Amino acid sequence: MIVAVPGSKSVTARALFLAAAAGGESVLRRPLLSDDTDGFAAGLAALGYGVDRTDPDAWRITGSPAGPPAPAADVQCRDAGTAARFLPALAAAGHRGTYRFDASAQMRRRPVAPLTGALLALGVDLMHDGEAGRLPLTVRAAGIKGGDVELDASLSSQFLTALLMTGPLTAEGLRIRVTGIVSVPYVEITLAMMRGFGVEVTREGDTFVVPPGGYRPADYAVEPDASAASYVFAAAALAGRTATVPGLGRGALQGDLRFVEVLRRMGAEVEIGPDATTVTGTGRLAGVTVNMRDISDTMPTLAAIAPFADGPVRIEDVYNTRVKECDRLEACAQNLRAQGVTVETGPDWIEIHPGTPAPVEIACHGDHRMAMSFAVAGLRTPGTTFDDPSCVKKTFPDFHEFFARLRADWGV
Ligand SMILES: O=C(O)C1=C[C@@H](OP(=O)(O)O)[C@@H](O)[C@H](O)C1
Ligand SMILES: C=C(OP(=O)(O)O)C(=O)O
Repeated sequence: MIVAVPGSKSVTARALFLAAAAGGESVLRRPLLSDDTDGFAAGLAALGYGVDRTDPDAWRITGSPAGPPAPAADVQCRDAGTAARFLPALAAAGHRGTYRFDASAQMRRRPVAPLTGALLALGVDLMHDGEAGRLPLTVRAAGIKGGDVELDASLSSQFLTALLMTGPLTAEGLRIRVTGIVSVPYVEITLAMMRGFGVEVTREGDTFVVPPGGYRPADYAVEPDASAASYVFAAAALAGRTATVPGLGRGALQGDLRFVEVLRRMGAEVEIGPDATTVTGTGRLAGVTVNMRDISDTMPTLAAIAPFADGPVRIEDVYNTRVKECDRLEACAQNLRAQGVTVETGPDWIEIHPGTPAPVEIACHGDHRMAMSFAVAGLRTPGTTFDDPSCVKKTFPDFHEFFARLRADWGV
């Protein structure tokens, strides 16, 4: 069965940034329509960029290479790591204006200090209005000269993406020496998309060299969201059905498509074609030990279906899942234990033992991935409910309707 999923959150956010930074009009085809990307686009509009979303399938963005056209703005980044990390960096490269950035209670708790530290080191006038190293913060833009800067991106690759995308807007370009990094495939998305808007970043060992000179506008097609597709693939594997997700094939930008390799190791049949990926469940899921450092947004997907494997599932090297929409390692463990499943966790790992999960109300902690992951596992645990089903709006507003249709089509 062909199962289309919405556009990628990560690609939509980057395309919005790059289009705003480019001179002229860019078109974003099939962008993701969700709270994160709505907040990002609304943030750009508040900063004065031209944002025309009349056609939901073709957003038109009028860029401003000199920086935000508005002299002042209050930007609400909501619950989005992308907006909270990318937009202050974009604004900082402007040449005049005062911009304040705030976010949800959880996003206020999530780290931004390595990024704001790098911006301060580059001479940006930036003030944390509350707790040091967190949102809210205020940027007084006066242009960035550029040059050498060090960055620790071991808590979030979004710090590096923000600096990379800002590089071409500086007078001399940036040489970013990276002292630690996580979620590496997201940096590859950034570099590929910067190329799509006319900028070639080069690498010298652990240093990224970003040339000055700005971006050119583009007509950009957003690929489907690979993290969202993980729910479809996991459901196929669990229900013994076949799902083909179009638009995500061998050339896909997103590392999260590699989740299907985990399902393959667990016994599912997987075919990655030139422009689509197909997963067929075989009725069996084997236990597995897997390092998910590169694809940690799919950790909850795997954790939720793990009890149905015939051996332990151990997920390693995912410490950064503790600083996402919630502490995902503990939230997964808490929900699985509530279902009666045996679970152990460590600082950066979780191990889940085979079991028969009991139907409970899942504690979502406001985290879209908690709701979507346990909805998939609910295929085999009828009676599962959620304390906050609408939290899926962050990246997949009609997930529950979508999933109910999929179940009806599969007869499961
Ligand atoms: O750059 C991006 O679009 C993202 C990077 C990843 O975050 P970290 O780099 O913080 O792990 C990922 O979890 C997030 O959903 C989106
Ligand atoms: C971690 C996530 O989002 P972000 O960091 O972009 O808020 C996510 O979507 O799982």
